[in-house]
Amino acid sequence: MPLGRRGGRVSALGGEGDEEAPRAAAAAPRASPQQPEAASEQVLLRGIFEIGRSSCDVVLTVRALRWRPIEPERPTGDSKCDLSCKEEFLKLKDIFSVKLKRRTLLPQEGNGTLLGITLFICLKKEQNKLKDSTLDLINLSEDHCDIWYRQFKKILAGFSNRPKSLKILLNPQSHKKEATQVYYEKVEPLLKIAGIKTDVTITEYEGHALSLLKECELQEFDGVVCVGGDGSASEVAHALLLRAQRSAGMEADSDSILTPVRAQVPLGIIPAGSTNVLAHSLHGIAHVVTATLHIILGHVQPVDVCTFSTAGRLLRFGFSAMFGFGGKTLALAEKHRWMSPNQRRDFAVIKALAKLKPEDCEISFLPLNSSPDLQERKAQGSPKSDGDARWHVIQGQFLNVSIMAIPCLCSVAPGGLAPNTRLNNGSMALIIARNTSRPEFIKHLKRYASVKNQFNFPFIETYTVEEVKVYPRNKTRAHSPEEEDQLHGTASETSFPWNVDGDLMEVTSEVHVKLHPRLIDLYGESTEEMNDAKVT
Ligand SMILES: Nc1ncnc2c1ncn2[C@@H]1O[C@H](COP(=O)(O)OP(=O)(O)OP(=O)(O)O)[C@@H](O)[C@H]1O
Repeated sequence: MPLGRRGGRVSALGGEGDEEAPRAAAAAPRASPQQPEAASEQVLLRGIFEIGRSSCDVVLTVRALRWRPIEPERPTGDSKCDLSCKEEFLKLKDIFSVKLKRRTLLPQEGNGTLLGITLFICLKKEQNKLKDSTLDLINLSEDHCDIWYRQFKKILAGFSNRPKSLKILLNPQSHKKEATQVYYEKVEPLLKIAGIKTDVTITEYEGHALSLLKECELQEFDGVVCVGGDGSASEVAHALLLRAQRSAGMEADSDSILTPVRAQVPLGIIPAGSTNVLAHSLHGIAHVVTATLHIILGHVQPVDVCTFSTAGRLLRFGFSAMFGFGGKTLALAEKHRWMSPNQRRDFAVIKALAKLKPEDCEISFLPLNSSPDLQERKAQGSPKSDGDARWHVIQGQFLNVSIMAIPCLCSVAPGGLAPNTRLNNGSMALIIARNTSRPEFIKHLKRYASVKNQFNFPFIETYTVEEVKVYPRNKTRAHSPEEEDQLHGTASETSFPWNVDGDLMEVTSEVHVKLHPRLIDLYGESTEEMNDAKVT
């Protein structure tokens, strides 16, 4: 199996920032000085195995497993031999399990004849996709295999960042109710191979994950994994952060919640919902096996989170929000949960477009790194200040307001709803659509399908910000009784629907959105790193 070759070509398993094998492995025997590999990498073991039907000279170093077919000696300069004898390699950081390979005809037979060692490995495929695979090292000697097997075990045990125990929260209602099947058919078998202990809870109602994470013994787990869509993942992220605040002695309605502490354990997101924006933004692709392998390999990256609060009271933690068209569309879709996910999404978009109406708002925002120079200009009067000279204030009729801490990649916006922001660049994208005609607004929505010029419209404004406050100015909105009924039932007080990570949040007054850089660790590798590795 051609996994990687030394020299010109970059390994299919390649990537930046090679980790050395853990310390335990480094205590193994030293390489004989005549080995060429020993010059750059410490050799742990050397032996002969059959790999892919060729007898190979196999070398295990602190970073990689390297092998080269053993060929009969040929005259020097034989180019055919040079090509076929090229060394192949596998990086140790891409191995996630090792087992002894035995021939057992019947399961009850117990230990069958030893055939060799099987390595379970992660392969990098196109479009940031990861795939699990195996590499068989065939050798019938028990002693030989035992030495190698124990060495691989030592190496794997030394990857301390990899989880050993996970709390799994599974929403059986996500998308077309396939989360349970996705988990038991695709995720659990890989976690088992990797030897990860799991404790699964199938959620029974909205808010179940939140109440469960309030009580459960979190210290027993190295991480929490959510199998579901954006609503579920966001609920679990909110629950983990809320729990961290409580553990740190903070109350949700105190000012201190606006300077929150980090979540205690990383969160993994297995995409099984209808839109999967979070998983897509995290991995560059919404792919179950990719998400699972990132968890198994212990890839984590810190991600920026927003607090949504009103009058100093925390409403929730989240990654992205839409107010106006985006909020109303979700409110309509939620009213029609009995429809299939695609049907209700299309229905809600069409209905919200048919009733397209701007919100009269005041939006104040704190631009990222507002410089003293900028403050001076504000002080001189343009535009209006809300008391603190660093804040910009704009007023008017807005069709949609998006506030996004992550790029929000999805199938309808492959470049992201906020293509210029990153998962942890310490800023949010504020994208404002001012009032315009329906055809112009539709043109803007359609532009998301392309990868450039999404915001090249006179009615769109984009800002890079740290904080935003949205004050709806018309608190007794003059919508028709029909609209009132469709959006909010018979609520006596008018509330404004917000779409926070695909979850409906209804608020009657102003909302303050504040960015908190790198507040939670999510299982995944930064897509920039993945793309850089591909370019390399
Ligand atoms: N057993 C359950 N019954 C009903 N709702 C549930 C249950 N378990 C969880 N929920 C709630 O369902 C909501 C939506 O779920 P989820 O986001 O997983 O699916 P989705 O809406 O199909 O996907 P997406 O958000 O990606 O479009 C979440 O807010 C979650 O709290």
